[in-house]
Amino acid sequence: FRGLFSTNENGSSNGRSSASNVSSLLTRYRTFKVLMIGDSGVGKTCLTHRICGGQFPSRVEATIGVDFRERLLDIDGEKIKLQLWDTAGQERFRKSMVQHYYRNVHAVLFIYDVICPGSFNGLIAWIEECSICPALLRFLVGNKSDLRDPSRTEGQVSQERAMSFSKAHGMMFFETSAKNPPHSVEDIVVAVGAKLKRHKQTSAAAANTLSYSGSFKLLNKKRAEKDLWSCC
Ligand SMILES: Nc1nc2c(ncn2[C@@H]2O[C@H](COP(=O)(O)OP(=O)(O)OP(=O)(O)O)[C@@H](O)[C@H]2O)c(=O)[nH]1
Repeated sequence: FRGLFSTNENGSSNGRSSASNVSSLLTRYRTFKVLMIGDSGVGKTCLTHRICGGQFPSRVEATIGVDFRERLLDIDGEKIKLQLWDTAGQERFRKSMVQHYYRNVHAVLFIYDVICPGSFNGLIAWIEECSICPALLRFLVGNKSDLRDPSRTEGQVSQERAMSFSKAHGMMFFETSAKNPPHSVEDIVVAVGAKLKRHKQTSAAAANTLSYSGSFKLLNKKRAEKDLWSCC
């Protein structure tokens, strides 16, 4: 792996004191693994930086293997940690890593470049790869919206097209810019955190139901929850 978990650049708020840093270390966070997936150059690394509260990187190199960053969140009083896996888009830098990507993953952000229709067409292959984990929460993110030219229709992925694709594949859709984000990057973070929190609760409830369903074999609750929720 290229990087170990880098310290959260943002934490859950701006400019924390060292006392609050200590208290955040003592706080228990429910951790979710989130994959950033998509063609090389769509902006996975830049978006990961942004989500984790960093600046738009002035220089980026192709990701080799995987990089990690973390983002802490508070969703309705519950502490959540998004563990973002910034994966390599180039086949030669990812091929030995694919099984690590999908182990115990909770959600995937499929990212494309709004001014590169090829990266949008490439999504089908990424979705196919992810189909080994059918229970995943999936989100569609069109990046580089700052480069959109409203006077052109050619050579761009329209929001309508992306929306109907996301509907067809049961995903929530966002368009954003890692370079020049309005609020949309934060919208993505909050939506992913909230969906994960809700999905986890539903899975836990389903696991409980299984435990007491009177089936031949009572399932261990923890195990059932894990089976329903984790992947691979
Ligand atoms: N204008 C603009 N450029 C962006 C944006 N996001 C990323 N870029 C640029 O796109 C290029 C590729 O960005 P990366 O974040 O390295 O792309 P990646 O998907 O991580 O690429 P791989 O690591 O090869 O998979 C860089 O030159 C970035 O500066 C954006 O929102 N707007």
